[in-house]
Amino acid sequence: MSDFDLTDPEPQSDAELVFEGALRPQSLGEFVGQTKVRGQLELLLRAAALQGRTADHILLAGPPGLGKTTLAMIVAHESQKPLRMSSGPAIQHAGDLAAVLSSLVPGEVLFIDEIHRMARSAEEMLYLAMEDFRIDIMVGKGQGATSVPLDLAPFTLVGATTRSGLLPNPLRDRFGFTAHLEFYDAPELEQVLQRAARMLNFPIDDNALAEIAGRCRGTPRIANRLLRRVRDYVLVHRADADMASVRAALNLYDVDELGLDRLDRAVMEILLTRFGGGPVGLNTLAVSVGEEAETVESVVEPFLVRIGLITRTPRGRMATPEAFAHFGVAYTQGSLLPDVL
Ligand SMILES: Nc1ncnc2c1ncn2[C@@H]1O[C@H](COP(=O)(O)OP(=O)(O)OP(=O)(O)O)[C@@H](O)[C@H]1O
Repeated sequence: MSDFDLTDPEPQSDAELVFEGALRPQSLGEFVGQTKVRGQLELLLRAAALQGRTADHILLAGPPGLGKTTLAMIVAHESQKPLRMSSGPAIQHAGDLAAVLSSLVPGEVLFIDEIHRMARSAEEMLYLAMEDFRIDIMVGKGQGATSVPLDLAPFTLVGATTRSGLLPNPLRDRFGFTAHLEFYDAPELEQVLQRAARMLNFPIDDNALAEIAGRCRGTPRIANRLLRRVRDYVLVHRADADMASVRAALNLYDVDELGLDRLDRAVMEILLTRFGGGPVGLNTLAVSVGEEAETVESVVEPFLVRIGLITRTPRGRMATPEAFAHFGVAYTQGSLLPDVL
């Protein structure tokens, strides 16, 4: 996806990461939505505090931009413990993980983003570390190699993944709690936006915020990003922070009323026009839009399913009648072209 895709749920620049940092809720009380997950986390953290032990390991699963990193920071903050941040792609050898684990202080919260992308050898080391706060370090090579046990400080692992299905069962089973983050509904997104507008000192009409909430793909990161672009528009055009400015700003950036991004639209257009609405397999769809199957499955598809534009069937992905209507394509469900069968 290009750097200028306003509805791409991934962070787009260092400037955005700084901006996100400033807007991040610090406590469970400030964290909007995900009511069930919040309640579950609160219980888990309070029980650990009452018993004077580290909280159980936590797995956060869900599409990008829904608050996994924010929740990991909140876990550390609420437990009054330091946070160490790492990521699956940065752990390419067991040694990389051993270096992190052996330097943790008691009670530290270790956040591993994209944990499904960690090296297999490190995964195996993590099993023992999570269960017994211990690792075995191999010393020497070949026949003379011996394994030396090393005790670790007790820690809480918070793993984040967009693909919980890719985690091996032994790893998944070692998390005491798995939270599945859902897309946010419109009233929740309005709350996220109200909070951000207050923090940015940008007074804006409630109905203008509701319009942004409807176009942000159910994702707080995108909501905050769109708010910034509206603020730019209001500043540059000396316009009122109202519905007209929201519409003008978002139309300028091609954010449609469902908040679909370029890749969402590409997937839908291919599915509707080239494949007559499907059914079509995920890999074929991904190849047709020039994307990884993983991206289509974990980033694009969940939102399109959530808003009712596609359905997953045993025979493949299918467009719904609403999708034909939204894209103005005549309804031809099932009329697959012979060359793609
Ligand atoms: N529940 C929430 N309430 C308020 N703001 C939120 C909430 N969830 C996320 N945000 C905002 O959205 C931004 C993105 O959140 P975060 O980085 O935690 O997402 P993520 O799921 O970790 O994404 P990724 O997987 O891409 O790292 C943050 O700046 C935060 O301010």
